Amino acid sequence: MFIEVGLFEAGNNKLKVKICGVTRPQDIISCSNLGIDAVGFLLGDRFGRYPSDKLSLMEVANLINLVPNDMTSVVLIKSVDKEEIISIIEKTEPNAIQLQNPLISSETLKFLFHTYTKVEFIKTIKIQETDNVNSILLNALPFTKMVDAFLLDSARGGSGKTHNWNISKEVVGYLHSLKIPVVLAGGLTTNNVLHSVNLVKPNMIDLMTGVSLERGIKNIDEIKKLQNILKLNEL
Ligand SMILES: O=C(O)c1ccccc1NCC(=O)[C@H](O)[C@H](O)COP(=O)(O)O
Repeated sequence: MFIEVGLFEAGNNKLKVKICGVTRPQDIISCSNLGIDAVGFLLGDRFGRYPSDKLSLMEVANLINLVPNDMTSVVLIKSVDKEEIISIIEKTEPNAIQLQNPLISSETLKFLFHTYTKVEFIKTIKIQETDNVNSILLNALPFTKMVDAFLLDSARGGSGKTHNWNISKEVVGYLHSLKIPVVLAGGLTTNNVLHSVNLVKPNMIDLMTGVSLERGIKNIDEIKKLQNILKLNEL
């Protein structure tokens, strides 16, 4: 049974926070206690060289069962295969799917978006050194009618590296004019979160390295600090 949480419901303008690369039940509970809006799970071997934060389908399904109703479960996938993605959705029943592979076709995404209406689809766009606002928008525009949000990340996901936030700022401005929410990711920490959010004005922020003790182990003190900073600044 899918539970509707709705990260990107219209009219809710409060900044949301997603913590990514969660692997442990206790970190899900701590995130929930700290009012985190979403937790992300990395599904499968294609997520780079660290075995400690990559999860099997069964592990993801078991962790999703522990996510409280008021928090959104997000499964990050690299697959672009329609049947494989359907199987992932059916077996793990996430609130949201984050599509990490730029090669996903608009036909596949359109089908998924219109079939799984209770699942939110977030399409990641990675901002490379050579990108500019136009190249990012050219990437995004074919998908605008089949996603719930775009996520703007640095060139290498989960690397702790930031990117040119001036590009993100412009892209967010344009996507907001189309009423499409945007998530900002890439190297966010308690040190730079205020500056990045005030500049880029995303709907949600996504942090991994900056709130981890090591891959797959979350730094709960740092997540607490993050939430305090956002609260103190009325974000
Ligand atoms: O997207 C990837 O390729 C990836 C590879 C290995 C680990 C994680 C990956 N993506 C996860 C994310 O989307 C991160 O949450 C996002 O890049 C932010 O990460 P960080 O810069 O470490 O805060």
